[in-house]
Amino acid sequence: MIYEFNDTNILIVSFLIIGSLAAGSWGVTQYINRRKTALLLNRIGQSQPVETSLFQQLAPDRLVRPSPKVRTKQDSADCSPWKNRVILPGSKPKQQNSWRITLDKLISETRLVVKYMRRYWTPYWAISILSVICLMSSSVYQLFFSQMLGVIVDQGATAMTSSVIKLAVGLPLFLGLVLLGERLTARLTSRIANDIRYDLFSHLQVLSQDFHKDAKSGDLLAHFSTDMEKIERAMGKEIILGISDLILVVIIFGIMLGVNGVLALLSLLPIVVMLPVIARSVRYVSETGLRKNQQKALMMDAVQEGLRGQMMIAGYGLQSIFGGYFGGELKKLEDADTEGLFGITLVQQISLFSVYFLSVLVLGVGTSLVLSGRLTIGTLLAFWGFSRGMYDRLSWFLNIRLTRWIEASVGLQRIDPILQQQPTIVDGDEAYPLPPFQHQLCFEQLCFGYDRQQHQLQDLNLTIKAGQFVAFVGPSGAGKSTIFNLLMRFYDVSQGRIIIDGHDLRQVTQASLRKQIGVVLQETFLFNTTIMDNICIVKPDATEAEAIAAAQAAEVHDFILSLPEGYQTVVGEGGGRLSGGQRQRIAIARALLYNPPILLLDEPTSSLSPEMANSINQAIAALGGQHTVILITHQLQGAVNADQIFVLEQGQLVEQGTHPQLLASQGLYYHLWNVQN
Ligand SMILES: Nc1ncnc2c1ncn2[C@@H]1O[C@H](COP(=O)(O)OP(=O)(O)OP(=O)(O)O)[C@@H](O)[C@H]1O
Repeated sequence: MIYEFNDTNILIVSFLIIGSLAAGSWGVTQYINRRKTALLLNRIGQSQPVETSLFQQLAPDRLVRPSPKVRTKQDSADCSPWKNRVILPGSKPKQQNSWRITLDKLISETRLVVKYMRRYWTPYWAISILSVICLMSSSVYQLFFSQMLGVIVDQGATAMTSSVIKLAVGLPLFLGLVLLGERLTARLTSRIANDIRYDLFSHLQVLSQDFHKDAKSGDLLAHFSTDMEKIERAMGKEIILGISDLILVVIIFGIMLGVNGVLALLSLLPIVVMLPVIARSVRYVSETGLRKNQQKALMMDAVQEGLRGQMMIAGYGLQSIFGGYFGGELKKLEDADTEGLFGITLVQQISLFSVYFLSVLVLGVGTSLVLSGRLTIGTLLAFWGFSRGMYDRLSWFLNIRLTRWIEASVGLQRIDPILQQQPTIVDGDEAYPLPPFQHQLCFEQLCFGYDRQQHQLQDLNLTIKAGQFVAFVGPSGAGKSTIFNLLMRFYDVSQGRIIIDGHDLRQVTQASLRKQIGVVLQETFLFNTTIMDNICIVKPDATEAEAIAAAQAAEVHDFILSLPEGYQTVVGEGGGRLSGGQRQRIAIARALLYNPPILLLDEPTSSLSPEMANSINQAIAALGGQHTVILITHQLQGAVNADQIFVLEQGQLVEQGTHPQLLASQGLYYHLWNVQN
């Protein structure tokens, strides 16, 4: 018996297919909701933030866990990727329209991607349009091919030769266009990614110390690696391909409408049914992706901690504890990875199956139309070719582009807050360059606290005359390095002011202030290049003779000459091939070459042997007169020759005077001196 296709049968088949799609969508949505609730409950059950530290591993009993009462809703929401869905134990879950949340989230993520697209694509709009046009060529050829196939089937041998010639001539032309498009897109992708990387890097350089002191280096590095990898893929090629996909879908759909309106409209139905479930899955992927990236950053942080503390870990035999901590981070990454990867597969499979259903629908209905004589076989073949083109484009769009965009939006959600972060120390609109320092630097009723709760420096009043050698001394935690931070204007004073020749530090530009100060830090940083480059980095136009003179003054010249490569010796990462004292002396040479009016030295001899410290101290003392030297040290030996010594205790200036005067007054300085000697 031959089965008869009529309109009623077609309608029944269509409803059956759409019904099964709808049931499938509902099932997947339910799964996603359950999965999310399970994850959420799991996290609440653990009652601990996503971030854990080695400290928690070492001393879990001392871990202070915020009680549900103390933990505010805001806190929970801030640290949770499930933001709006967090349910606190004991509290009644607030009913929210989850579709509204999904929609809001999708809109905000799309806005983010569009914001970055506008910012980074604008300079390259012409090349982007050209790329889109070129990349559409392969699909145009596919359409052309389908049309020729239909013509050959319907018109037979007469149309065959001319159609085949047209197809053969078109082939190299379209291939050339596609290759050109690929080349342009590859360049654009890399350029845009590097533009974002550059902006991020530059922005990190200008952010103030209060940002950097809280930032995790592993997290920051992850922005340049994991996050940027995702952004790079999506922001360049995928956007171009996505745009060309959408344009082609619209064009092909227009052609399909022209061929057979009913069939074309029918082919849209499954997409309409699948859209909500795809929207849900997209949200799931975005949330799990964010968690995955955060966890990856934490893992990288753990690696960094492990590498930096390797000696200490080996020294105390902490390998197994640290291994356990790292293993814990990996386990969390595994969970986050599984969720993230499954989320992506979910979107891909859902979209793939929606495309299959679409194919079945078109094939079924199209065949029935042919059998009922309302469509020729050639037209059905051409329609089938067009619809395959549309399916392919749709499937690529949903499978690849969409998931890549979601991944990119996850990356952007992580780097956007950093790019939005404003430096707390900024030059005012009226800021002017600080004139060369000539007379005196004063602290006037200066108070400072790193946070509002506590002042680390209290009511400091002091004067430093130009050309003087002064020292700030005091017990650990007295506030000596804090003075360094304020003089460099890494932080602004809370009350009072610092003035240089009558100019408040907050009124002058930061660059002009720092140009007048040469620094030597407690932890010297050397770049992984030659000694000569490390010295000259602050003054690129310095002559070799000037660099050598600075090295001689810093008592490091003889040591450098003793190396086989002399000044051309590469010092290794962070100067790791040199001893602490050698690094410190090169840093002093660097500061001397800079030749600023003010030399600010924060514990410059802390890692030197007593003999070396002694000779450096004498070199520093000899600089007084040529420079204003401000030495911050807890080693009183370095302050003996100072014109003025300021003694700090718990953030207050408790004594000041020369070494003999302070010894004579038998106060804190006298006590510290006796302890140290
Ligand atoms: N970035 C910071 N954020 C918050 N508090 C800080 C910060 N840096 C230092 N402190 C606190 O400020 C106080 C003074 O610290 P500071 O480093 O200035 O002391 P110090 O005299 O240089 O000590 P040391 O001789 O041990 O280096 C300390 O109580 C310290 O805990």
